[in-house]
Amino acid sequence: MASLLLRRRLSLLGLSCSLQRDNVELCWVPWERKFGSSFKICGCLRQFSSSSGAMKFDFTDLTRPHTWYPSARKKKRLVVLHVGPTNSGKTHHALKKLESSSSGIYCGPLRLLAWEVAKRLNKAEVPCDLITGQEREEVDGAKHKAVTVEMADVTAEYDCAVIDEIQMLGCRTRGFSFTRALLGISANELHLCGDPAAVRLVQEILKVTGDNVEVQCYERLSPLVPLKVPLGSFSNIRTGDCLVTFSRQKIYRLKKDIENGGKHLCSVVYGSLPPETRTRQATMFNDASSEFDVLVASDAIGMGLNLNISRIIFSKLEKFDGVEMRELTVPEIKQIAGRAGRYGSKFPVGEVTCLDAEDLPLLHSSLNSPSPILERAGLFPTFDFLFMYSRIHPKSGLHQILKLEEFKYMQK
Ligand SMILES: Nc1ncnc2c1ncn2[C@@H]1O[C@H](COP(=O)(O)OP(=O)(O)OP(=O)(O)O)[C@@H](O)[C@H]1O
Repeated sequence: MASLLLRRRLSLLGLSCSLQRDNVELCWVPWERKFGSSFKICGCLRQFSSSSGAMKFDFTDLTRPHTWYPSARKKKRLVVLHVGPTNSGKTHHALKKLESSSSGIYCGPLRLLAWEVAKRLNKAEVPCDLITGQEREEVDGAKHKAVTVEMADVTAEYDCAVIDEIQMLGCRTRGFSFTRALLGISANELHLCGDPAAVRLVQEILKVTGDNVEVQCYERLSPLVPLKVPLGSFSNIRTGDCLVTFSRQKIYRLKKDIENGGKHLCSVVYGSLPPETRTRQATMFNDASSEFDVLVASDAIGMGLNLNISRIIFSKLEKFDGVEMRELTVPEIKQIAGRAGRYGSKFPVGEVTCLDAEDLPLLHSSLNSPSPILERAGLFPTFDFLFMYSRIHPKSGLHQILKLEEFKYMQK
């Protein structure tokens, strides 16, 4: 109850806060959407007096996150939003810019995506490091890096930067890393690729930065056909199929069911596979000469990956998200379905269906619906901020500090 009240009140500060176990999540609510353009809280830099009487920056003021990144604020960045449906060439165009830049960084949501980009750049003779939470592969003379977004260095300077799947800034658990990269990367050009649902939110967030923002829209490059019939039986599986399910146990059960039919061998891809194994499994499936012609995967394949998939088959349209069983969202269904029939792959036309007929109506309606417009981005202070924060308030926890901030705001 107390945390609900806190969440409601803090949303008046332009921040919404929910306290879960020991974690504090902050979500940035765009000011103008919520309060109209006359609401000015973001325009005031609050200060506090230290015991020596000197005025200093108040690190409990979380309402100006763009000021947390001085290096990026020194630049007037050209920010290009590449938006459109899946498989429309957004990332391809952004990566062309990255390839021709004198230095740069690619930030993706998945280790496999960073790996794919590092491979592409190195092949194009642009030396590129691969840096993820699990590995660091440095290449001699590299001025480019492909990283998972959490590893983005916001202190270095780049000529060009790419943030892929920018709509993830609305994600409850990882969104803050995308917001940090969006506000913090110091680059002359910043290319953002993703769903059109993120455009307004990104434009609003960047209004205060002085960056020049452009939007480029794309159309799907090859058709994606939602099938009217379900797979029904594993005997209908064919080369190039990808079965999508949401637990490791189910992945291996489906692999066994398909291989028991004696016609196909399955590669598997899921989030908790060790990086080298995941890469090897994806490569085996993509290799036309390999016997592993069917893929069984989790939604780890859902973002940006270019695999030789002809047909996506959802085993179910619900998953356990760490808290509860829930239906897949429209963006999740579109993202995963979008892996079929990638432009330039062995299968120029993609198909999508479900294992069971009862799931088809939801699949079809989701593919025909636009993704809901994003209204919130994740936000979390930098570690430096938290460190100084605790110095200013040595006796209070973050929860108490936020409560105090709320109280001070209500007194104004
Ligand atoms: N102009 C082009 N020339 C050659 N290949 C292209 C071109 N545009 C896109 N492709 C290829 O088409 C595939 C899909 O492109 P890309 O990954 O850029 O799409 P996307 O819109 O970013 O997709 P998603 O949102 O699903 O990640 C890739 O294999 C890419 O290399």
